[in-house]
Amino acid sequence: MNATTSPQIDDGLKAQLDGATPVMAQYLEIKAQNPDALLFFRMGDFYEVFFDDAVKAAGALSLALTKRGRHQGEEIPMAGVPAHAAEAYIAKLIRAGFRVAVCDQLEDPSEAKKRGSKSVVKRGIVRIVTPGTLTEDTLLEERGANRLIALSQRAGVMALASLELSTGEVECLETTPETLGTHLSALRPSESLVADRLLQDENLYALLKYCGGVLQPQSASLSDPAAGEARLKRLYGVDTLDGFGAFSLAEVSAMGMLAAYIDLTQAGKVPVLKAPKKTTSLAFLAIDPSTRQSLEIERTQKGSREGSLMSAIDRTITSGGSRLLAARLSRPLNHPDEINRRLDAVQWFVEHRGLRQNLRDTLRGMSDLARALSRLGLGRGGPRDLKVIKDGLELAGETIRVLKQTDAEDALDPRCPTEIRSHIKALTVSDSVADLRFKLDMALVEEPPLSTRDGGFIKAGYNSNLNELITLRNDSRQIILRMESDLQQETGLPLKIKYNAVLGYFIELTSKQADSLSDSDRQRLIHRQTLANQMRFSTPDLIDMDARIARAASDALTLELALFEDLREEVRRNAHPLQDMFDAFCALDVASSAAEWAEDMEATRPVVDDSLVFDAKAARHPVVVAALRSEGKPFTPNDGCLDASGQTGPRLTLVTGPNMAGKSTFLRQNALLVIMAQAGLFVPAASLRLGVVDRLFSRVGAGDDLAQGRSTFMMEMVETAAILSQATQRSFVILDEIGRGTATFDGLAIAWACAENLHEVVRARALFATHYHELSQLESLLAHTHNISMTAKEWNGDLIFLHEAKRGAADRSYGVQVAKLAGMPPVVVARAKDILERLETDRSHQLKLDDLPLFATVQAQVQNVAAQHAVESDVEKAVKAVNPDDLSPREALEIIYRLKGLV
Ligand SMILES: Nc1ncnc2c1ncn2[C@@H]1O[C@H](COP(=O)(O)OP(=O)(O)OP(=O)(O)O)[C@@H](O)[C@H]1O
Repeated sequence: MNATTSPQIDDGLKAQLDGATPVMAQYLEIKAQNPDALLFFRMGDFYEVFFDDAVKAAGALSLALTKRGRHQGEEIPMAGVPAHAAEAYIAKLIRAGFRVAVCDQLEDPSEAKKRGSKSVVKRGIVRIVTPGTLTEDTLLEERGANRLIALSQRAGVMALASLELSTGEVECLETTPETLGTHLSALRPSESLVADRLLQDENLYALLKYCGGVLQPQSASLSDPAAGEARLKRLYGVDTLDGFGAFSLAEVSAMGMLAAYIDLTQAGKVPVLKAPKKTTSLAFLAIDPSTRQSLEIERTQKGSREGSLMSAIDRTITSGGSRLLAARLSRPLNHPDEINRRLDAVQWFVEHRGLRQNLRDTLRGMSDLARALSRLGLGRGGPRDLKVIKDGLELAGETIRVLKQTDAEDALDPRCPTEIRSHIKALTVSDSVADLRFKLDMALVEEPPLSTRDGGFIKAGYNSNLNELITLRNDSRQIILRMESDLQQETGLPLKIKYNAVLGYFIELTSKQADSLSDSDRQRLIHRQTLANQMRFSTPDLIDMDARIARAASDALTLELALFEDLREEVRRNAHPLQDMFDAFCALDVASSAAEWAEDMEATRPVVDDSLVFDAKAARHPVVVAALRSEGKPFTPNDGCLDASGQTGPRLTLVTGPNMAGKSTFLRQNALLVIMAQAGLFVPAASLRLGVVDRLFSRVGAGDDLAQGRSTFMMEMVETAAILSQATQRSFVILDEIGRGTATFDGLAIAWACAENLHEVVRARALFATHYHELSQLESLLAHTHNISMTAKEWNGDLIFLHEAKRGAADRSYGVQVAKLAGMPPVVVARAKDILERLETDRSHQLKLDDLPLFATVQAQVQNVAAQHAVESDVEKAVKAVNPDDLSPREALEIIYRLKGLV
């Protein structure tokens, strides 16, 4: 896209252009084409921002807001940032929610001058920076993915396409409004392109607002499938999309929206993209947004990485590996074969410890190849990105050597799993890639600069022309020194040859020396400048040399840039094998780091099959166990057994037990085992047999502000309703304290009905934690229901949590003891005990308030407790005032008597 000329100027713009200076007219035209983005307008060494944009940018970036001339009688507000530092400013604006259109000078100002002194330098948009289309390391989260998605609906089918520009992944799938949330929350897009029409649906809008990142409404023309197909063909440089698979109209429309946005934001530059991957909802374990949030998979409920499942188990070395692990945890698989293939690779690294360590040591040298490749593909990478590719290629060879040296020298162990074999294949370079590696090796200096701007990244010896130019440039000092000494000899004067940017090289004499010049010398020298105490001259030889040196420097830079372009083009030609290679590195990193974690946590390989069984022995919560371990505290492992068919275990398990006994931890730990196993990871348990789960549901803890205006109880009911209507027999459900947010009998009734429905209608594997002990009767009423309780015991009036899951229902809640542990005022604890005793003796629950002698009891207790506090604090005060080191034995004895008197 080139914004230097506008085909049609609408009336509004025409009015604006009236009386504008040529540069301002150019600015206004370009701005009119990008009304929704802040326009960074390049002027020399600065990006300037004008009018309203200037006010917004100055506010967001804390820049000084200045004025530049007038337009239509008003002063023009302006702010500016130095071009070399623009990236940091843009990053800040993107984080503040803006889009930034970067408008550069497309020609050298000298070119413009040739067209006439008043002509304006050509300018055009080179890129629109938006949250979902970032490629720079400074703008991207190192270990997080950054996705742009598009949502479209055609002929009653809804499709979601996603793109990660920084790694070239493109994916699409068909979805429904009901399952959209599970996909959105797994992909966590930074930016969503959504057809206007769809945003009119209130529920869809609320969902997209909640987990769709920045929303960009798209007009109907952008979601037209025919236009989309044409754009996609252009983007991929193909005549037909058939080679990628069969896509529905909705999918083509969604991917076409992505293509249009890339075309717009990248100003026509074509990124290196992988072939679009068609997937289906059925390929993944479905986890809806609230389940995902409550299980704290990638982030905790408060939004931090620390404390999440991801942070507890992530031992990856590379940022790409970490992103892949996060992606696998976000979207665990559904097919036992695929899961087992991943598990084979982890097991291989568990069993080959030495190999694993060597691999991990090798991977430490790895940089973010995919992102470097993407930048180079879009023409904005620099020499350091080439170095990343070069290093990656070297590591590929090294990695293959490491992987092959397992048990046999040089040959691959025949037992090596398919997954690892395919990685080795991807790391094995073709002739063309080997050629590229050789060239990069020959061409690049050891530590190339980030940008091409100043040159200096091509190794001496790579190109003979460049060598000559560089020699001339580098030898210029010697040549000039020689000229200087020749001139000194010829004139007999101690003159100097100096350099400045305006005059170039010149001969400098003091005024006195100049006066003593001979006539012949005076004729030879060309006068350049007279200063207070100096005179500056040149000679034809010096002028010639100056020009040659200057030309050599600029020719060297031009040649270096051309060589860079050649290398970049060659990298681009090899983009696909390089992407495959990067994927192999990431997968190897994930498998070996999963093995590292498994060894450390004594995790085991789950048995994943098609059954409806969940049978965990001595399982632990991966996050809580790590947290307790860091405090030196033990974690009590627990078994968990469910079978939806009811054959080998209960379908529904009711979990009771005191507060703080570990009910929620137990529920979550079992759900997390499902996620980890289906992500292809080992699990923190002595063993686990898992029949694959199609959907995981969790209703744990307080609801969130998914849709504002719903109370916690309302949220709880909405989520529970969704579980009961969407879960299948293959699903896994954990429900924590359903119904507690309302009156006791309503709550109990709701909990009872939900438990019955889960067992009888949904028939999913379910864990149901509750404080309603009445529910434990269900064990005798429903065929496949068990009670278990998290145990605690009272000792010397205190409560000790054993955190052990035992068959049978809990006998009581110990809520009052927990309140005491929590530091509830003693008077309240004593009063609660009293009330509890009365409630328990009156089983009919007919106790009236009159039966509780309210004031008499409370007052007596208050006095009692207050008196205790008073005495204690006097004694405390007296003890605090004593410094034992200052006391004689006699004084100590006196203090003891005094204290005794206080008690
Ligand atoms: N198996 C275990 N081994 C050791 N400590 C545990 C175990 N399970 C839980 N805990 C500890 O007990 C604390 C309370 O656990 P949790 O929140 O699961 O209890 P709860 O029964 O759900 O409580 P409430 O009914 O009040 O919600 C946890 O923060 C954890 O530190």
